[in-house]
Amino acid sequence: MFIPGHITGFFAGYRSKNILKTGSIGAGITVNKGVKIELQEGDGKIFYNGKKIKICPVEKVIQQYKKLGYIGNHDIKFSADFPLGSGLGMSGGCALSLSKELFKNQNKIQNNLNLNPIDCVKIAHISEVECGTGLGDVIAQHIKGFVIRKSPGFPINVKKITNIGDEYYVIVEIFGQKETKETLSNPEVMKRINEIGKSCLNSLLKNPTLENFMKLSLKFAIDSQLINDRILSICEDLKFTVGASQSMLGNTLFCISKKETLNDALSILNNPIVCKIYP
Ligand SMILES: Nc1ncnc2c1ncn2[C@@H]1O[C@H](COP(=O)(O)OP(=O)(O)O)[C@@H](O)[C@H]1O
Ligand SMILES: CC(C)(COP(=O)(O)O)[C@@H](O)C(=O)O
Repeated sequence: MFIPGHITGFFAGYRSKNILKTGSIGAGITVNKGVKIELQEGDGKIFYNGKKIKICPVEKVIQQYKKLGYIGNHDIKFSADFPLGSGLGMSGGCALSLSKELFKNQNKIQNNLNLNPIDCVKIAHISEVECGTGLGDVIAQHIKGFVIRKSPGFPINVKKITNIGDEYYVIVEIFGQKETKETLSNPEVMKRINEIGKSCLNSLLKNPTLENFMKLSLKFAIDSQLINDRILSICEDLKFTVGASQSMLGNTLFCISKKETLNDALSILNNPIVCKIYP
């Protein structure tokens, strides 16, 4: 089971008493690098690229399945292309891959869990929201591709842009970590984010192209003051590409480039990771 990484260009967060309606609107792209999961007999230990760690939304997924009768007799092994906490949706990817894997194996797991396929997406989303590690990644990672999220949470209300062709590369460079929870729990910052995110969404819906997505992502990053000076300066140097901005909510740059500008774009970066859009 593979779940793609997700790059959020811009977003606005919504809180509701109904956790399924808590989430975000916004836009992003999934990429062909992400996270794979493997379950082995065990007692609930979590490994990320061989290291035993705690991932809040993964623990929440386990708790929710236990309430449905799962006995928790697995160790969970994630093999990921990106680190956690880089704004590439790895926390959501881990939660969703586990939820989908437990759903897929439900007949082998002691009780038949009696779930609909969409319930496993809901379980992963609830886990991310409860942990404060994400608002919209899980839905975008379930839909895949260039996804515009028009309503927060469920029922899923998205516009998936499908006519984008295969000529685009997505370049990612990770500069450090940034805990999503810190931003999402800061009301002052969220107020600014939400105003700008909503306006970017309206603009993108009027002209839903990758070029406009990149232009609005950079506008969002600058106006929200989330972008740092180092990433901003590299984004300016990458103006000859389709566009570059900061992947939300991380200390990570992303750039979309056509093949003809790819080598020039890579020459500006130190540790670029080249991906394709995962459709
Ligand atoms: N080494 C680590 N670096 C960053 N997060 C970690 C690490 N180990 C465990 N975690 C957990 O992983 C989750 C990362 O969430 P988040 O910041 O939303 O990441 P992402 O941007 O990949 O979705 C948090 O629950 C955090 O506590
Ligand atoms: C931007 C974010 C709120 C967090 O994304 P990440 O840092 O990758 O967990 C995302 O979930 C979204 O709603 O678009």
